[in-house]
Amino acid sequence: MINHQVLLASHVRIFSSSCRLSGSLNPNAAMSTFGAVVHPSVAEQKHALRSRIKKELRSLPADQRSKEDTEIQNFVLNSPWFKSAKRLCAYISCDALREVDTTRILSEILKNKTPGVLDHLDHHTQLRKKLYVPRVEDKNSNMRMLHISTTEDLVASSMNIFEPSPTDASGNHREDAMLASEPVDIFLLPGVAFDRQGHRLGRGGGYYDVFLKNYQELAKEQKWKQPLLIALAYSVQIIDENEIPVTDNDVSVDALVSPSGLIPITPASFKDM
Ligand SMILES: Nc1nc2c(c(=O)[nH]1)N(C=O)[C@@H](CNc1ccc(C(=O)N[C@@H](CCC(=O)O)C(=O)O)cc1)CN2
Ligand SMILES: Nc1ncnc2c1ncn2[C@@H]1O[C@H](COP(=O)(O)OP(=O)(O)OP(=O)(O)O)[C@@H](O)[C@H]1O
Repeated sequence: MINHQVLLASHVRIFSSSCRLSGSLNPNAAMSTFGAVVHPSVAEQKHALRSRIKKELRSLPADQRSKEDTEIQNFVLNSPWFKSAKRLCAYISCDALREVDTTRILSEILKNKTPGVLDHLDHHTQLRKKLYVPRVEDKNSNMRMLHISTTEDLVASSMNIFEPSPTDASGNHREDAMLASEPVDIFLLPGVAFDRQGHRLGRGGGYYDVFLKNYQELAKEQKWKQPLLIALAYSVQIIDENEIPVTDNDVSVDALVSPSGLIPITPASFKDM
């Protein structure tokens, strides 16, 4: 007898065990020419979902997007957890990628900062917030979070996203959040799609998943409080439960900030936000 599973395995994965979208509930399931129910792999499902949400984001009217940018940023800026955070990792939003704007949040964190000046005092007295932003190091999902004190520290990357140069204007290496002596309190995360269970679909590089897993391990080793992982999401990016395919590598978030406010997910978000 012909083994249909073996015949099809090179093309599509059947009854993928790592995929939550199994059985007849999977909207992506299709009938094979042999009559078996075939399921796309998790990677294929993620790709399809990314395409769908990116298309919806592109068709979002500019005034609606701008209104949501304002609401999300206002909410963050007025939140006690943002006000009390001393060290934050945030993304530099890219308009062409239709990411939730972080410009005002970044300005607030960096306000009154003159490069170099008071950096020493900051470290010891924590008068001001410290900002770390992503820098992609290679195509193997390696990313660092480097300290910046002004947006002048940023240059456009090959991916057309602003990133810090590895050294500052004086030629000194920027502080790497993974090597810092004090913990990051909050990560503000980008993504393509999110659900109310905390699942996050990124752009497919694995950069954040790898970084966050390593950072959570570091915090555990150092006996630090785990950082709060907060994703910023336009309304169309918040989708139904079970729509986001999940693997063991995917790091879940603690809360979402949507245009209508906070969506707390984990016990940490209820306690600390
Ligand atoms: N603002 C921002 N910075 C970030 C990320 C991010 O998602 N947003 N990253 C998070 O990982 C890392 C960079 N990774 C990136 C991964 C993909 C694309 C990108 O342009 N993707 C296109 C599709 C490209 C393709 O398919 O070939 C897209 O999503 O439309 C950009 C950055 C670090 N910095
Ligand atoms: N912790 C990890 N260790 C090794 N590889 C990983 C890890 N996390 C993700 N990857 C790999 O990275 C690639 C992209 O993963 P995935 O599609 O889940 O990324 P994403 O969540 O969209 O991206 P990002 O995390 O950058 O936002 C996959 O090949 C995945 O196996």
